Amino acid sequence: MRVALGSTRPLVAKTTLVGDPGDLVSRLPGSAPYAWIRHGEGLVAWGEAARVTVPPGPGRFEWAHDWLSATFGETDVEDEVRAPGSGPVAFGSFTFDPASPGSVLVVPRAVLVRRDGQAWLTTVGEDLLDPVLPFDDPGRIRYGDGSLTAPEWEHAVARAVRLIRSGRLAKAVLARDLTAVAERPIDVRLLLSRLAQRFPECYTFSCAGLVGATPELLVRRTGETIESLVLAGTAPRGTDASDDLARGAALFASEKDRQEHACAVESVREALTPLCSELKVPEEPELLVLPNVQHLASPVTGRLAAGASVLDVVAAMHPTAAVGGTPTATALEVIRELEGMDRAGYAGPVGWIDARGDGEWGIALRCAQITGTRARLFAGCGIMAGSNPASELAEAQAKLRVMQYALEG
Ligand SMILES: C=C(O[C@@H]1C=C(C(=O)O)C=C[C@H]1O)C(=O)O
Repeated sequence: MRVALGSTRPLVAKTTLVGDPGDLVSRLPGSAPYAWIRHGEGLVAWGEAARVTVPPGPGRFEWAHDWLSATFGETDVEDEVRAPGSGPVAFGSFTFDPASPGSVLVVPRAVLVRRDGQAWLTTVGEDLLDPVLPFDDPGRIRYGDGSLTAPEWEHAVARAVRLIRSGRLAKAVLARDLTAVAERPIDVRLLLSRLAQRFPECYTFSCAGLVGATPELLVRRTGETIESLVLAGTAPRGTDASDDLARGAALFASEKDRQEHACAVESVREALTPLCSELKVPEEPELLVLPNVQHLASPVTGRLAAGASVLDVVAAMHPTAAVGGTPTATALEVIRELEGMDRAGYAGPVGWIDARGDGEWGIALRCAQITGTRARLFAGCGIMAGSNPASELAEAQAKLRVMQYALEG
């Protein structure tokens, strides 16, 4: 496959070790930043050496795989680091629904990485210096309903509960969107900076205007090893330490949440089993406590049997029952029927991949799509037979607050 890179010469990617870059977000020049940051480490990137819109359809991950092979294959690499994330890297965001347009892959012109006490910079093509300008404040934010008002969404949840009780499916994850309009253009770097500071445990990401801080790692591939963090089952944070513990304990003991979690874990086990020679799935979940909510969490690890890239693993896993439901096909029908919106990149895979096939991909949650002065915020909840529409609405509001905080500070 030939790929038009806007140049007849092959691209040249150069990776060199650099001194401690300090705060990664503060190194981003103004426009179109890319990011994947957790606990201050990770990748930030800017510029576009190559970019493609992935055509929608069931074969989109294979198409993306071919494009990446061709693009990386045509790149001359000088890499003194040779670690995951060195050499040329592509960032990507895939829409939740394979039929929706808008999935993109971008090979940035510059990628700055900090990991395990080392830092390096990869430049692809021309090594232009970009000035780092101060962050812009978006000013006052006005919110509006997305496709459904809060009462309409509660009504959709009640309909999903009826479908589940009728036996059509076991779980469906329903989401809602909220619109936001700012006085001035939204500077994605400011959102990244706030998110990375307030949610260090989460993956703060940015790719093609989709910005958020997700706690859910779909998959990390480091050589043969893969890791995933499955989340499902949510409780609010308490008002003080003992209330917090009590709510965490109640979540842990809740039959409804444990079943909701089990659906998500099973979907991951099913997707990974054919790819792995070894797979470890914990028998019991643990609690993941975040500043706004707490979740049931299952860290899964595995060893890949054959040379699947991180994107091959993403293709096999998406959509897990943490964002789709059980059984998957029925849940997707119900989601299309009841949500009344296109999820776009929300709940889709977002992350990065290098030329070796290593990389990290999250599920795009606690996020917003940013366009100029506008943002579209998303949040959803797993609906089970025992779900209560008002509590699910409160849970969705708590999840939406992540991006409201990012916009308002
Ligand atoms: C769907 C979202 O989150 C997912 C749903 C959860 C739940 O219903 O308990 C928990 C974590 C995520 O897997 C979201 O944040 O929008």
